[in-house]
Amino acid sequence: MEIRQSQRIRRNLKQIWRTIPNLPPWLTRITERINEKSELFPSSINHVLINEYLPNQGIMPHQDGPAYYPVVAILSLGSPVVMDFTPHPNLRSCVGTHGNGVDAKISDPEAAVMNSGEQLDNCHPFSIVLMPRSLLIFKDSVYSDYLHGIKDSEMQRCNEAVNITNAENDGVVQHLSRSVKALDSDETVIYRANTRVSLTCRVVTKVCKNIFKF
Ligand SMILES: O=C(O)CCC(=O)C(=O)O
Ligand SMILES: [Fe+2]
Repeated sequence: MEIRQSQRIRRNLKQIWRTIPNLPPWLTRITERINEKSELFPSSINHVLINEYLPNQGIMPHQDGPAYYPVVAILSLGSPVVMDFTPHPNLRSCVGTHGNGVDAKISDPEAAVMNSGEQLDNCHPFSIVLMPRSLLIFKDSVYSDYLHGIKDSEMQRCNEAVNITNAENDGVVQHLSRSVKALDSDETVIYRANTRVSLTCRVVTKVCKNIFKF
């Protein structure tokens, strides 16, 4: 009885494993397009993480780490959100040798790409408004020398976002008048009224094909 059960489990695992290597066709269409248009990945995108964020949920500042090739493409759907980039605390001097690391190669109505411009010089913190149906690609020094994160907050300040003008033109930001102290300036914010879904596309460089031994 036990032997039959373990055979069944093995058969099921084999079945599951056969289905793992390929991304579903609807997702492959997206990843292939990102790959072809950006020309930034060394091979097909083989890892996509789908995250869902409620309006008050974010992700703590982190680095994506060495398991991935150092290029990330994040497709954003649903609510806009502000992503903050902060220089890694362990790195005092991180002026990139590979350009600024935020790429602006894809231009497509469905893939609004943000260009961080010169604000990355000398490792200043910076933030980007990730707009609905936009694609953010970051790489090189931004991948290795910065942490990226999203605050757990329904209302996010974005006065200094590198793409604030685009965000204003797209109508995703609101202006709040500041209290008494500075009547002449205002606070620019986004309200995350809805859920946000992101597709984070990467290349895992070392894939172990025969992880299950039967
Ligand atoms: O959801 C996002 O926009 C970011 C996700 C992310 O940074 C990650 O999965 O490593
Ligand atoms: Fe990340």
